[in-house]
Amino acid sequence: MLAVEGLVKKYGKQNAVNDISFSLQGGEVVGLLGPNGAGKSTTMKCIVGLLRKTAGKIEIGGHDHLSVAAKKLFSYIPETPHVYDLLTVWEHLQFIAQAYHVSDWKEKAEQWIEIYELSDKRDKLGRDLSKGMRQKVSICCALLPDPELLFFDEPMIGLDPKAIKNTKRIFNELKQRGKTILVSTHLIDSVETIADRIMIMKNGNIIGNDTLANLKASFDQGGDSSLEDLFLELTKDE
Ligand SMILES: Nc1ncnc2c1ncn2[C@@H]1O[C@H](COP(=O)(O)OP(=O)(O)OP(=O)(O)O)[C@@H](O)[C@H]1O
Repeated sequence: MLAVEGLVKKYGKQNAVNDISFSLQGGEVVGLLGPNGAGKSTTMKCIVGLLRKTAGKIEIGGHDHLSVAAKKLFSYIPETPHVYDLLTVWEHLQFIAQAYHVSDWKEKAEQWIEIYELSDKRDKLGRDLSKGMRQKVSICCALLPDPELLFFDEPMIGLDPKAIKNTKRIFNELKQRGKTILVSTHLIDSVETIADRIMIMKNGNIIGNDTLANLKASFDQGGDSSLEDLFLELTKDE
């Protein structure tokens, strides 16, 4: 579903992403972890085409990632939600529904805004929404087209506890329905139970990429450490 080969991204002379390669099979849920500045957001932004990659090849569903065919397959929830100032919550959903030709969009949109407790905010303009509400609108817009592949960059940031719980439940449902998900997060427990694989980045490199069980087996000194312990061990400075 996703193939990244030799991805390099430089900001000026600084290498933010350092020749990384990885892939996601259809139906896989992969947690992308890493300390601040590791290159997680840059990697996602290059994949979805928001940043121009310096080098490398990226394919989504066998198509070049910048093609329309690829863009039909995925949704992206950025770490900072961007909403349109002059569109209402409902108009955001209408816009996405029309862009992605979503059938029966009104029922689906109603369902998502109800889950994210935005029903009474449907006529509020984007510019008047709180940060958390913007994040919820961003998630609803990403879920509405029911894409095969979802990129979530820090989806829980700014969400209230109920929305975090709902989002975890939705991850599970998406996984059950065979969707492919790459989720970057600092909330390690939010991916520990659902991720088929964990990818850990540091200084622009992938320093771990395996099932949780295998990562534990190769780095654990025999104890029954958590993913958080493993993460701290792998990313500690020498
Ligand atoms: N627009 C930019 N211009 C210059 N350098 C940047 C820019 N955006 C990110 N960087 C640098 O690239 C590196 C990777 O940043 P990135 O935002 O991808 O990390 P991250 O893993 O997503 O971090 P966080 O967990 O803090 O969100 C960092 O060293 C950062 O300072």
